Amino acid sequence: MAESTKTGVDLANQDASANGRKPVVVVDDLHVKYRVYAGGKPVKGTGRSLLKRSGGGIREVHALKGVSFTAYENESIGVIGSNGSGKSTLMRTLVGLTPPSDGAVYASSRPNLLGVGAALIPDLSGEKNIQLGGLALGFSKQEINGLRDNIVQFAELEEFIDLPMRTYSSGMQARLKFAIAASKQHEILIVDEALAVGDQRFRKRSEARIREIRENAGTVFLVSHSMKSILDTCSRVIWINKGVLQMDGDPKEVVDAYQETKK
Ligand SMILES: Nc1ncnc2c1ncn2[C@@H]1O[C@H](COP(=O)(O)OP(=O)(O)OP(=O)(O)O)[C@@H](O)[C@H]1O
Repeated sequence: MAESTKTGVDLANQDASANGRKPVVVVDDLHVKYRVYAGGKPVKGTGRSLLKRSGGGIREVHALKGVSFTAYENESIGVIGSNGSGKSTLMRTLVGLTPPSDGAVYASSRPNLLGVGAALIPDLSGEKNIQLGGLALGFSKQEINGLRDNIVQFAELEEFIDLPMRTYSSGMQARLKFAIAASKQHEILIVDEALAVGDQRFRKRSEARIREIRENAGTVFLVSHSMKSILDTCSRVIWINKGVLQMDGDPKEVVDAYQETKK
């Protein structure tokens, strides 16, 4: 269990505004600071508010500055914001890959990052990679055999499944990875830009699968720069701006406010 995400906590008492809904993730005044070795002399005139010199060549990047929110069961939460605003940092902290410098994340079960990419081997066939990816998700060999046909069909790789994965196009690889990862019913699932890959039709089917995961009592976080994906998939949107939670609420209202600042 990662230290930074505390699971098994009684979250029901954490938020008075729950209205009977079950909270699954509570982010409480979360701060994340990275210490970066800038190398050599300090760079003059960068003047960026995120950067603070803390002596020598070490710089501190205060990537999240007191973010708080509660996520409930069945929600599909879009996370938007400009490049470098802290979205991936927030997601990495939710899954326990990046420790908070201050504050905490409480979760009813461990959030999963959609992706089995790291477990797959390009020289092996799609077939073998389904087994590898399945094992990485914690399935037994028998369970993987049961899921195999659905995964191949979802990825639409029937004709190619015995070929080495390195011979697939990037879209085909992305479909296989998504199909493997989405074969599991995740309780709390984090999808970071995965839908941007693959073609339009596959994106639609991925979105439908995400909705299905949600309907089966899952909670999904979707980080994306595609406002269309966000509006098509999400029931709530969080906008992170320079490490601060700028807005949290109805997808259209938040997306409109965000796009207004881009004009
Ligand atoms: N491992 C790291 N070490 C040092 N600084 C980092 C690290 N990861 C992120 N940062 C810094 O933290 C800030 C937030 O980055 P983050 O990747 O969370 O943003 P983002 O909103 O996901 O951006 P993008 O939309 O470009 O993916 C940035 O200033 C970035 O440079």
